[in-house]
Amino acid sequence: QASACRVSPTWWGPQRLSSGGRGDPEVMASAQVKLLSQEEAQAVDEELFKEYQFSVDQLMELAGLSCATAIAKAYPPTSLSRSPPTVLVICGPGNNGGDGLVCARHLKLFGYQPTIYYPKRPNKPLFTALVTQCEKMDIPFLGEMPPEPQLIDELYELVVDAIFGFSFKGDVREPFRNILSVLSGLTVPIASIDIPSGAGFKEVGIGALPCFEDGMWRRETLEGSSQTCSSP
Ligand SMILES: NC(=O)C1=CN([C@@H]2O[C@H](COP(=O)(O)OP(=O)(O)OC[C@H]3O[C@@H](n4cnc5c(N)ncnc54)[C@H](O)[C@@H]3O)[C@@H](O)[C@H]2O)[C@@H](O)CC1
Repeated sequence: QASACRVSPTWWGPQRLSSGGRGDPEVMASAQVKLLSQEEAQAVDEELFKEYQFSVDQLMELAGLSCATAIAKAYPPTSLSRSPPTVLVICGPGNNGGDGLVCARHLKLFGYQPTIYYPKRPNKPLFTALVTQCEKMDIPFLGEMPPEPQLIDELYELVVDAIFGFSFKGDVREPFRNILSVLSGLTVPIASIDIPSGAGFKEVGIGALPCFEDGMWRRETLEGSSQTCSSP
């Protein structure tokens, strides 16, 4: 919805409006994208649970697999310079983070070399099982966030942002405030699960969320002018 597109400035920077030549802009811009508002996404979620009787792990597996599939289409391993291509997956404290863990597992099966940073882990069987599955697949977990964006740019070709989904609200609290601020300095592409984490959070903002309208991706700049581009 057009109204859902007009969000406040975020850390989503101009460098991610194009894929740096590595992704396939046609793949990313070809589909007519319908953006759901936070409330709409929550309502779909509730309907799937209550009316359709899906379980959380069922939905999470589908979400993570779909994200890995979308990433593999937009950034095929052959389009990236390393073999296998290195990917940093940053997971948040809720179900969006769970999607990230599942996504990492499938990325590994698709020929990538994922590394996970998962600073706040819920003490629930679903999440501990997902961590175990990643460990069994020899996917490494970082003990701390790389402190400088340049370090991430050097080590990884892509970052997956699985930090916050539709339950994000208010000012970003630590350690995620620092993480988002490091992410704002990256030049490698960031693939966000759901929407870019921190959307609507002004303090680390240097850009604005892109939205898809009239067949074009468009973003409003901080100054209020509008730019079009072929990919988000
Ligand atoms: N609900 C479900 O069953 C499913 C949800 N899915 C994913 O899960 C997301 C929703 O999951 P959740 O409801 O767990 O929510 P989130 O994954 O958005 O995160 C909620 C967590 O973030 C923390 N948080 C919220 N705002 C914060 C802030 N400003 N600073 C620091 N921490 C903050 C909360 O304390 C909570 O721990 C969806 O967007 C989607 O990506 C998928 O896994 C499919 C199934």
